[in-house]
Amino acid sequence: MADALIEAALAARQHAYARYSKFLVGAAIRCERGVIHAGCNVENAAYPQGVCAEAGAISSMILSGSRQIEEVVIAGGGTGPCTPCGGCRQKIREFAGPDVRIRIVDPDGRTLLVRSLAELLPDSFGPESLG
Ligand SMILES: O=c1ccn([C@H]2C[C@H](O)[C@@H](CO)O2)c(=O)[nH]1
Ligand SMILES: [Zn+2]
Repeated sequence: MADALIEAALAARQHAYARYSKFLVGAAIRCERGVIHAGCNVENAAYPQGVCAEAGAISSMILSGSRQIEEVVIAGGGTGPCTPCGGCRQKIREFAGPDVRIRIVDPDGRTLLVRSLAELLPDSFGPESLG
């Protein structure tokens, strides 16, 4: 199951528009219906307007009608693992429970790191925190 998700993240990474950073990222999410949703980073000449790969994958999942993240793969391109930025951790939190696995792979699909969402975002604030 993780293999198809890794392939989807790598394929998405090929489409990354990282004109400024040259740092290509692909992300893939498996949702509660078993469907895979992918995204890539899309940068912008107005730098802060760039969006992360994870945000694109979440948008795709929501557009499909799904609401639950079951598993995430992020394929980055630097020397070390491409862990999700703080903003993306919170975006994932909106649709994922604490035990959801986030796997970070290199451009060849080799696993560099596997973390639960709770490990990446401890004591998090989420939808149920609003009461
Ligand atoms: O998990 C990550 C980390 C970084 N980036 C993007 C944002 C920016 O376009 C580039 C460099 O930070 O990588 C992602 O898409 N996801
Ligand atoms: Zn991010």
